[in-house]
Order: sequence, then structure tokens, then C-alpha cells
Amino acid sequence: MRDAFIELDGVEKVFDVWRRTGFMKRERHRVRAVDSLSFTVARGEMVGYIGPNGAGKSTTIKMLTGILTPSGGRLRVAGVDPSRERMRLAHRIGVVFGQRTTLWWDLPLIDSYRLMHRMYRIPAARYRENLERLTELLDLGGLLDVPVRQLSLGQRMRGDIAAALLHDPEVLYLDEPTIGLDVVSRTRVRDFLRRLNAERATTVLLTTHDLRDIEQLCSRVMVIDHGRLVYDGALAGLHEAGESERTLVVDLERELPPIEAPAPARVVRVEGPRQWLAFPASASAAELVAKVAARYPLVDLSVREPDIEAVIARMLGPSGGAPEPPQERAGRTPS
Ligand SMILES: Nc1ncnc2c1ncn2[C@@H]1O[C@H](COP(=O)(O)OP(=O)(O)OP(=O)(O)O)[C@@H](O)[C@H]1O
Repeated sequence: MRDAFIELDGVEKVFDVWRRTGFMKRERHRVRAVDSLSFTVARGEMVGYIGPNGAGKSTTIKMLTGILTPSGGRLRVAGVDPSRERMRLAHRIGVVFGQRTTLWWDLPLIDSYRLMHRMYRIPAARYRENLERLTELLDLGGLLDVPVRQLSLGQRMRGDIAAALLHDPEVLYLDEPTIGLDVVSRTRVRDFLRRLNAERATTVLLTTHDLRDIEQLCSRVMVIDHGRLVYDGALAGLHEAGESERTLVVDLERELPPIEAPAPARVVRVEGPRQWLAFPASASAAELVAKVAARYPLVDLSVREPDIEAVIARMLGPSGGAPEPPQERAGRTPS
């Protein structure tokens, strides 16, 4: 095992939430957002961190950045306790939230970068060098003087990623970095992250609902549900555990009876000359396409990936994947 850069040992986070239960009455509930969570991430690893809504992903990231203090357990990033030494750690980590921006909305992009230069006290030469490199790699050249509010979502995201990397962080937390982006922007962001990880060995923890982000970037994926780690391994293993399926959509030259597909592939829908074939996500699409093409007159085809939520839901079974984490009633007080 390479040297552990992120270490969690039995980490817990419990929130006290007050719920109104009647006139002048409130009840205290304990929401166990993260429950006995243990894992390590080695320096230079790029790991997907996924789970259903409310599973505890953001809470984990917030504890890793020091914004939240764990209720129990031990947590270290680069040997440092984030909640105790948040400012010291801030110089070593970068964070990108796809749904929010860290940039100043009314200022040109370059002004946000200048402010970060000062906030992080980045030495002038290093700032210039990083700005030049990131501007080139993320294609921001024509955008530096544009106010952030005028940027498209894809441009803004690239601007945010550059902002998170100006101070050369050793670890990057990415929360939905491709959400809402078109295909071109998504590809650009993924290409950049792959390159960043390969060239600078930046450790990356990636939260996403897009399975293709994980597929293209991460050799390892961790699944969290109800605050607990329920899977840690390769994406292929997750597909097997969830028995997830991809769909091959084929357009035939003309309407034909359902294709006799090689098992376990099977036709699940027919609409005129178009047919949908479900097959295990861990199996090769190329093999299936070759077999179908050898027997049927194909005009066009596409492969649809399974939805990440569906894969997790299948893996967790009928009792898993519920949106609410376990709650304990902790007390009752009049308000
Ligand atoms: N500050 C808070 N106070 C009370 N409860 C909270 C707080 N933050 C999170 N929670 C609860 O903790 C649980 C885990 O939330 P968290 O935001 O970590 O989930 P998530 O996996 O990031 O979900 P999503 O995919 O929807 O962003 C949820 O039930 C949430 O309501």
C-alpha cells in the first residue's frame, strides 16, 4: 500500500435536528450522517465517492476540509487533523463544488484569481506559472477579462477548477464537477483531470452522479449509504455486485421480429426498426455488437450506460438506498 494521504478510522458525524411535533412542542432527533466510516486513500489516487442522496458524501467532504468537526473517530489528511488545523490544511487542499462557485460573481475571472493569489499567499513566480499553465490547459485565455456572471456553465466550471488549483494543492475534492455540462465541456474537464492526476500526482476524491466520470477517471470507487461504506473496489465489481445492465440501441434497416441476441443479452423493447437490448454492464459491448451485426442489417447503434443511482439501488437491494439516514430520538423539550 502506498503512503496513506487521507485516513478515516471509525469517523462519525451526528447532527441534532429539532422537529416541530405540535403546538409549542419540539422533539430532538439525532441524524447520523456518517457512521463508523473507515477508509484510506493513497497519495496520487483518484477515487470516486458515490452514494444515494443524503448518504453522507458532502458531510464527509466537509469533515475532510475541516468545515465540520467529526463527532467521533479519527480523521487525518496529509497527517493533519483538518478541524484543528483548518487554515494550515487549506494551503494543501482544493475544493470544487459543481453547484456553487468560489469565484466572485461580478468580477472578471482574473480578479478572482488575483484575490486568491493574495488569500493563499502564493509566491508571485509560482502564481504566474500556475496561472499560465491552467489558462492554457483549461482554455481560459479569452475568458480572463469576462465577469463570472457572463460565463457559460462549462466556462465557469473550468474557471472554478483553475481557482482550486492555483495554489498547487496536493488533494482536490470535486463535488459534481460535470453536472449540467454539455458533452464537449464534460470531455474537456475529464481530460484535464486525467492529465492533472498523471502529471502532478494530485490526489482526487470525486463525487458524482455520472457513472462515466467514474469510468473514465477512477480505478477505484467507494459507495456510501446511510453514512456507511458499503463498497470499496473497482467499478467493474460494483457492476457485478449490482448486476447492472447497459443497453444497446440498434436501428435496423427495416422492422424485424425481436433480435435473437446471445444470452444473457435480451431484447427489452421494440419500436419500428429500433430495438433495445439489455446486457450485463460488465460484459463487452463490442462483442455483442459484432454478433448482432453479423446476423442483422444495422444502420446505426448506441450504447447507454446504467444510471449510477440504479446501480447502487440494485446493489443495496430492496432495503437499501432509502433517502433518510437512521434517526434516533434523543429528547423531547417544550420550545
Ligand atoms: N447541517 C446539517 N444539519 C442537520 N442535518 C444535516 C446537516 N447536513 C447534512 N445533514 C443530513 O445528513 C445526511 C447526509 O447529508 P449529506 O449532505 O452528507 O448527503 P449527500 O450524500 O451529500 O447527499 P446529496 O447527494 O443529496 O448531496 C442527510 O440526511 C442530511 O439531511
